[in-house]
Amino acid sequence: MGIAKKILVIPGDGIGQEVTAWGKKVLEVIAANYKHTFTFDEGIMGHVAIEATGDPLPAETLDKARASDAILFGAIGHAKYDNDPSAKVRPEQGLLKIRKELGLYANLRPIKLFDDLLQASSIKPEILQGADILFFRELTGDVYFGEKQRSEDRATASDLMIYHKYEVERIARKAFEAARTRRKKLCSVDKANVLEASRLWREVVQEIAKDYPDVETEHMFIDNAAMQLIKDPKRFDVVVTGNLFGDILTDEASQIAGSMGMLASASVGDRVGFYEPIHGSAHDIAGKGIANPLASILSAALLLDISFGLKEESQRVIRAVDATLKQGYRTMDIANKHTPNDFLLGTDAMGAQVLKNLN
Ligand SMILES: NC(=O)c1ccc[n+]([C@@H]2O[C@H](COP(=O)([O-])OP(=O)(O)OC[C@H]3O[C@@H](n4cnc5c(N)ncnc54)[C@H](O)[C@@H]3O)[C@@H](O)[C@H]2O)c1
Ligand SMILES: CC(C)[C@H](C(=O)O)[C@@H](O)C(=O)O
Ligand SMILES: [Mg+2]
Repeated sequence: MGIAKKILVIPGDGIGQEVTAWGKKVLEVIAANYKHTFTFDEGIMGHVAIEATGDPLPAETLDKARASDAILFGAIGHAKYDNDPSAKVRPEQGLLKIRKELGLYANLRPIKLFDDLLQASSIKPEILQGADILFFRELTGDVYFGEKQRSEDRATASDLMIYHKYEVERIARKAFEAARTRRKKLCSVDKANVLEASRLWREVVQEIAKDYPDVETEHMFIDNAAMQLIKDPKRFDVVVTGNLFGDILTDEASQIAGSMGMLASASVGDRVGFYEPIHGSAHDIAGKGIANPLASILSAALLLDISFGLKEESQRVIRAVDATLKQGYRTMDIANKHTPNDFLLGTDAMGAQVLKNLN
């Protein structure tokens, strides 16, 4: 018996529009093949929403999100705002608000290299082989949501880095639980040698660790973690960290998986799950039809697994991506000088190839 679910698709801006179409198509094919009924609705967010309504997260989109069983999101952002720090209304506010409103406090960012992409990374293959990391990035606290101030003369600005005990506790528990199902190692990353918010973070993680004696826990400063990640990625299993450090470390970690275009994520918390590539709207390649759709397709795989409990279907999607890479197909971000021209594909051809491998 198939299941019936409502999925909200929010393509957003730039390459978000281009790649999310393929995440959605994959969900449609899975529904057809496994006799599930997925009903899709669409919402606007980011620059496109500002243009249409003046609001980066219109109430209608938030209502639709609340009424759905899962959300597939693309990316937001526009060069216009990046180059205008004084803009009061910005696409990113939409994304931050939906994360907060939906209580999406845990952002899971799995870093796993597909075998055939060993040569795609700028890191040496022998360092990469076997790396498999699961990041838990706290998503609704930290300096992102602390009070922001700007002095009247505009010459001084501050963003408050703030964490409450309960916020650290709930993300830490999720990370420890995940570590139990993996290699039983957890690394908590902070800056407790300098920051009070990090000292609270470390205290709480130390406390929670007592409930997980079977998990080997270590604490690492963010600067060291940034270095160790590239020096020896295999030493990490589960990493738990705050919002800002997690944002930065996972972009860095995308190189372990070959490209930003390969990294999917799942944001979970109080209720509905939200699935998105970790990348942004990529102004430099938007509109050219060359963005890698695999991060969106792999986000769809996470959605099937985490929100719908459809493990076989999720694995089917991952196998189709693996098969596509094994056949030698590459988008430009994961290609190298040995990739024959016929195998260098744009977004749509790459997405279509994955669909073929799903059937
Ligand atoms: N979750 C999000 O929606 C999100 C995440 C990051 C950045 N942004 C926004 O996106 C805009 C651009 O930011 P940025 O350039 O710093 O980061 P970005 O992630 O958009 O791009 C960084 C680099 O990675 C490449 N890249 C990203 N995704 C790719 C893909 N699927 N295929 C191939 N190459 C890919 C880009 O071409 C670029 O060179 C900004 O406005 C930023 O605020 C949004
Ligand atoms: C666009 C921005 C608000 C966002 C973040 O910093 O969380 C992005 O970089 C991400 O990683 O999803
Ligand atoms: Mg980011």
